[in-house]
Amino acid sequence: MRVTEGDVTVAVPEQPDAGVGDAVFFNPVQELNRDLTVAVLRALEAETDRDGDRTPRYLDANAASGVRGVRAAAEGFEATCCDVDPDAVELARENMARNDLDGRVVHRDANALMHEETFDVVDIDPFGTPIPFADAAFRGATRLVCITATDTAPLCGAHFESGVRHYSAVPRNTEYHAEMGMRVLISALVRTAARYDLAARPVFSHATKHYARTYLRLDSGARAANALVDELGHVDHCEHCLYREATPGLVADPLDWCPECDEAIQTAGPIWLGRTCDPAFAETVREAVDDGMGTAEQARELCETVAAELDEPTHYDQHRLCKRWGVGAVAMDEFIERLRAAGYSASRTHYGGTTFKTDAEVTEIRAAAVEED
Ligand SMILES: C[S@@+](CC[C@H](N)C(=O)[O-])C[C@H]1O[C@@H](n2cnc3c(N)ncnc32)[C@H](O)[C@@H]1O
Repeated sequence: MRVTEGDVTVAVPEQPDAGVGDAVFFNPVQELNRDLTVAVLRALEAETDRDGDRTPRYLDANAASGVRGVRAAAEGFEATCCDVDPDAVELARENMARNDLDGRVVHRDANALMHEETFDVVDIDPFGTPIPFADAAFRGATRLVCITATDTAPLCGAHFESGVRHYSAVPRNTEYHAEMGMRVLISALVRTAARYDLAARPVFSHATKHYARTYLRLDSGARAANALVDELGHVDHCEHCLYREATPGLVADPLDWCPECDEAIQTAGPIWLGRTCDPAFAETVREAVDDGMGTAEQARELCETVAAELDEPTHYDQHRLCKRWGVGAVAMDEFIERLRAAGYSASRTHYGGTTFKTDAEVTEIRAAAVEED
């Protein structure tokens, strides 16, 4: 079948029902991910003074149908599509040609390719965890590494052991599980890059449906890498009353008992405690979204919400809190306004329609924003 995304049309196979089988993979649900990738590439170029400089190089490291590479080529990037599956390589070649684009398509293990060549932008979009590609991606990229992870259960602690194995961190299955997953992922990537004296700072990130996506801007030098390692730390979390406390540092010094309710504490980390996006960059990404994109409205809204998110490493869900406390929920705008009127900072988050971030403690949220029945 033919699929049109943005300025390109690609052929993709019908996908088997249960997602298993030999067909070259294509997930229509990831259109938002791909639209935002194009917007990120445009935002990156908008801040670059090329002045006759060479064309920027983009690697679609796990190409499948090649849709990402084809879209990057249509944006003027010197695109390379790479895949180990010969059927994918053939399809990606056809898709480049179908759009009159001369992007390169290679049948290669992406890890080998990223050790041999360099690209301005490397895009990693594998099945499951991206960690097997992380070392090579930081070797092969000079400006930006884009990473998708679809193994959300290990990342958020629902599959604890595989989360620990893949990400060398302790994830916890908290109420803010998608954000926990994002911060475990970024932590592992920041530490991987730091091993090569590279700072990989997340400039745009979103957790959408069943995947996490992050864009990491690279800066070389031990000092820059050290500065990012300093933004790693731990979160102590109480399942019983939802108290949480973030502590910077690689060495955990966990609380044994919750200071609010005396129940046991769970500690997650090292996780990324810093910002998951640069608000100014997110705004440029929003401006780069165009009406020809199938997910334009959703993409713009996501950029706006992400840019306005408070710089706090965890979030709450108003509906869950109200259910837990046996009180009625109110409209989100009113809820946020109540917190602000009480002197706290508060914002919505992109993790869900009823989620919010605040600098208020959980007991303070209840006192400030909840009307007891
Ligand atoms: C999730 S699909 C990619 C989807 C595609 N990027 C898109 O947006 O539609 C993952 C692809 O990675 C490929 N792959 C797996 N291991 C690889 C490796 N070591 N090097 C390059 N590609 C690999 C698979 O063959 C598969 O086509």
